[in-house]
Amino acid sequence: MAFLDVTNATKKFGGFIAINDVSFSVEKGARHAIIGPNGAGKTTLFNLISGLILPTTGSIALEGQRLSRMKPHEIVRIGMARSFQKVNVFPRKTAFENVQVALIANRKLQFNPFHAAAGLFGDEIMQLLEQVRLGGDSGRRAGELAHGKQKQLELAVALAAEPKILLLDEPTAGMSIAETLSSIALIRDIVQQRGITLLFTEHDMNVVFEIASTISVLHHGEIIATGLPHEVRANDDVQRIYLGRE
Ligand SMILES: Nc1ncnc2c1ncn2[C@@H]1O[C@H](COP(=O)(O)OP(=O)(O)OP(=O)(O)O)[C@@H](O)[C@H]1O
Repeated sequence: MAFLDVTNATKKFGGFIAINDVSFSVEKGARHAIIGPNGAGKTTLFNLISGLILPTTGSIALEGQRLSRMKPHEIVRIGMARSFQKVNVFPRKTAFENVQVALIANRKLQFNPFHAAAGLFGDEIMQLLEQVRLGGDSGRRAGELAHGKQKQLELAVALAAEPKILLLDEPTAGMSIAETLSSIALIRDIVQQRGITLLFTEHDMNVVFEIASTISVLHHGEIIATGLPHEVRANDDVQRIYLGRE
């Protein structure tokens, strides 16, 4: 048993097989990247792992606990948090309030906007915002933050769940080069400091090779290679299919 085990997972949409008998494991503490061309099935695989959709067949387990029948919020409670390709924050709430809502939800408190103490979890929220370098933006509305900062806020929201494993779907999508560089450093520091296992998808190969300790390559819904970054880079199939070298 590894930390996260995906075993013979298949997902069909009607007659179309988006994920085809995929098996792979993520080791505790790994920074595991899933790469593959557009439409390879990366987001579908993430949706299966985080419980947004059910596999047609096969199973997914975190520390031996089968996730396939759990609801997404139950999966968060047992230690898995994720972010999405598109920014997913409450735009009219401040950065502070976005993290506060996440903490309230994760601690199972009733959220009553009329009675909620404005300062509830204040220290913890500021610590999380400072960790993602948003300490100075706590009072700004999320929708007014630059794209890179909105992604940092999403990270703080995900961290509010105190995850053991974090799933990031294209964490640097839409970022400028400067934002991408600082985001890579931030993600690496945070997962290392907090001992979080990371599973991520990414188009930008520079980002992949900067962060990943292990890489799996998805092609037409199948895993065609898994290994250390230098092994995957040298793999003939990967070079031919993914990097476009015949
Ligand atoms: N709900 C759905 N119904 C039908 N087909 C779907 C559905 N979701 C995804 N697909 C199809 O499954 C395939 C894999 O899509 P997916 O979004 O998982 O790929 P991806 O690797 O994440 O692509 P990208 O890199 O472009 O985000 C695509 O052909 C897509 O059209």
